[in-house]
Amino acid sequence: MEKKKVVIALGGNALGNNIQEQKEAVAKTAQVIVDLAAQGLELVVTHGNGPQVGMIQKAMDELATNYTDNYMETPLPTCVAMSQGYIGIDLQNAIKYELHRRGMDVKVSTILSQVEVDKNDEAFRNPTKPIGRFLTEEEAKRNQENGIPCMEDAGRGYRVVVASPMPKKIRELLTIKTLVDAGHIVITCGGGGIPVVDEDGKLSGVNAVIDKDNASSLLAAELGADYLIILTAVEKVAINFGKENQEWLSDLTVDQAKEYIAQEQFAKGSMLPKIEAAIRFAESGEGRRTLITLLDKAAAGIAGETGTVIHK
Ligand SMILES: Nc1ncnc2c1ncn2[C@@H]1O[C@H](COP(=O)(O)OP(=O)(O)O)[C@@H](O)[C@H]1O
Ligand SMILES: NC(=O)OP(=O)(O)O
Repeated sequence: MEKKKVVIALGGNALGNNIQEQKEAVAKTAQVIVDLAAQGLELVVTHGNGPQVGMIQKAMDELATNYTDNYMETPLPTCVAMSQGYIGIDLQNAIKYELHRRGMDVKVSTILSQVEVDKNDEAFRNPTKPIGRFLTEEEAKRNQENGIPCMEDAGRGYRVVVASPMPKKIRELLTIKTLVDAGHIVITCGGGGIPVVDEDGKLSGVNAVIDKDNASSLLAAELGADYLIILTAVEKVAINFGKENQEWLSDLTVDQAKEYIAQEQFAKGSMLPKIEAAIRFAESGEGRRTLITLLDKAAAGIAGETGTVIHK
């Protein structure tokens, strides 16, 4: 029997706020991933980088200002590449250790990946992707005055926002496919992929952070996956989120989801891209389903006991 293929997207906010927290978080994440591998699923793991990419950019800017005379801003695609490296390797080692502990012989690989975007994507004129830490209203105001756009992020405070164009093509798709077919658990498309444009065969990075849920949806569709699992900070998707009449959803059809989007039920830069990613995946082929839930609930969600499932 053919193995079921699953793309698991891990939220950037679930990776901790510093190197030590990340090590602890990935150890827990690895247990969930290896539980799924033990069920005989083919796994591809993607991850967010919102908090991390903002932190890297700030750190690089401070380094550049303090330690060189030739100050040069570190481009966002370079920061995304750095985030793919250090998050990927921590995840890879944690998964490998968990497999080893359970006596399972499965290979794990991290693939740095570049994702093409359209340089005319209107997202470049309308930044919506929150990065870095949460800010107070005063800090956000000061940033705005200095030309750094900020937005309120789903009732949790303010954050810097950057352009988040739609992913069009995953450049390393063939490599990823080859490794999955060879039985590897593949970690890839971290932080949505390094955003690039292709100009006559020359790839150049562009200043953006692709939404990892959108990149994961494209990856899942291109790999012909059966399931996209988006693990985040809520057990279920809600309508009237955070209000008195909040209602948790267990099952959502594409048509219902589109209706709720029209009613602006899902916050931009947080839940909206997840729902849009789920819709695109469902529409990319028969029987394709997305589960949105907490990391701890992944197995229960797959068993149909919790989470929100989005399907045609
Ligand atoms: N309608 C909604 N239902 C559930 N959560 C929502 C909704 N709208 C906004 N959210 C927020 O979206 C968050 C998930 O988005 P985000 O933090 O960006 O995800 P990630 O885990 O990928 O970093 C939830 O923790 C919640 O605060
Ligand atoms: N790149 C990205 O989507 O990161 P988050 O999931 O952390 O927002």
